[in-house]
Amino acid sequence: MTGAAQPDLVLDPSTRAHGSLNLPGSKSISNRVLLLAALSVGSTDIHGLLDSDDTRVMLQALSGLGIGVGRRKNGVVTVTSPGRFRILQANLFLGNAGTAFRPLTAALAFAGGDYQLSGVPRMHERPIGDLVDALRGLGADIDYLGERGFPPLRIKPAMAEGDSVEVNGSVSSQFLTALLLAGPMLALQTGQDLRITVVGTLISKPYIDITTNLMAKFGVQVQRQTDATGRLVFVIPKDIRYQSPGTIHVEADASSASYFMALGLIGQGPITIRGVGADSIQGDMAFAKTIEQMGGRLEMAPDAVTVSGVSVANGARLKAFDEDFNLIPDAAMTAAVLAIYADGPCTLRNIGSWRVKETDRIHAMATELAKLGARVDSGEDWLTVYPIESGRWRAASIHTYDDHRIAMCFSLAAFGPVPVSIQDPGCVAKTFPDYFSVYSQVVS
Ligand SMILES: O=C(O)C1=C[C@@H](OP(=O)(O)O)[C@@H](O)[C@H](O)C1
Ligand SMILES: C=C(OP(=O)(O)O)C(=O)O
Repeated sequence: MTGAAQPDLVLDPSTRAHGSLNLPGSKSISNRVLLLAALSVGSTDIHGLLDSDDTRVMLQALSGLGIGVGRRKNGVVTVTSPGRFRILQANLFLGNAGTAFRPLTAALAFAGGDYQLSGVPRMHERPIGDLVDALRGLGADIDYLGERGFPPLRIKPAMAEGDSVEVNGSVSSQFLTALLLAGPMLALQTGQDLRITVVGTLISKPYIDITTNLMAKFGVQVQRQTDATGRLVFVIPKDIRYQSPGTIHVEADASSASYFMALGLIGQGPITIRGVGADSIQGDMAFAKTIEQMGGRLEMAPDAVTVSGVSVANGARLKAFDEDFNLIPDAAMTAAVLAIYADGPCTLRNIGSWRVKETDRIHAMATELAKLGARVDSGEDWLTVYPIESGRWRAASIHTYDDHRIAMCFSLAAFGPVPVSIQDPGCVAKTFPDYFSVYSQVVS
């Protein structure tokens, strides 16, 4: 996505992390707000929108669909829309942005146009079959242009029919998010309330709360119910259109905050992270509990968090954990690297979704942590990381698999006694282009 790979970034052993920083906007909120603004009539001023690969592909796609997008000098992005997509034929390139690909697939399925959606090669290995099945069940005409169940896709004009649909929630919560976001368009076409029933165990649940929270800000209240067999049901009322709130603020990214919370924990701190705090709507703020359990001290303000901790470079050890990380799969990667400084083996459970993200993250994490000298055991949906004993550390060159989170969380390994090289550090541009410059402001 980011063009030519940059040279490796060598991080020399560090001992201290402290200071304060402003974090860029949330990827999950940014891409939802962009789509919601595009589906609302009128103009929406978006403050704090993330500027990264994932939001750029969403913005380009919306422009390609006839939505007005303007960026002012103060960084405010204005989306102006007639409430629908005026351009009825387009080829959209969506990089490796799940938050663009999945929601746009649903929003375009009944937009009346002929569209092709593609991404980087890895996006074409990330599943989308459960979403396509659900949309087909509602009358969508969608073809796979490559392998069945995966992008790229061709979407042809279709009218929505029916008032209920089932969607599998066990592979990615983004399929349910996509149906929810497109739901009001569908209910308007059919003239009936839309009932979305989740089958399979819903993973990454807090992301659904982000979706319904933001839909409410755009005037659509989703009802949440449980059916007779205990399945989750979401009901979208008919005859309600999205209404722009006029202005909306995007809070900072809680997954990005996890790296700096971790730095405060291992580099003594205090580190103050501004832009996200107790008032956050992002599930990844729950990572603060992991930081506390591992020995960190936290002060939470409504939109900031301060973390202090210990000095692992001087021999302090973090408390080991054995946790289910299904609710926070992205921040969980940060915990996997922190485990190398723990006082015992650390187990991350219920993280099977890692296998189908930017790379197979269980494989990547196991391989790269082992290069540093850690023993790692793994299974289909779990990982156990054994702390690296002193004398066992090895200088390592970390392969990043074009995965922004591998690059960012391995920067935490620089608090060991050996240099760590991060290959292709520019891959952080997916969600946090300035990560390493912000990192160097607080690490010494
Ligand atoms: O809806 C979202 O904004 C996201 C949901 C999660 O994906 P899964 O639901 O596939 O776990 C998360 O990992 C991803 O980074 C963002
Ligand atoms: C899984 C991720 O991204 P995506 O939104 O592309 O699914 C991620 O950012 O960790």
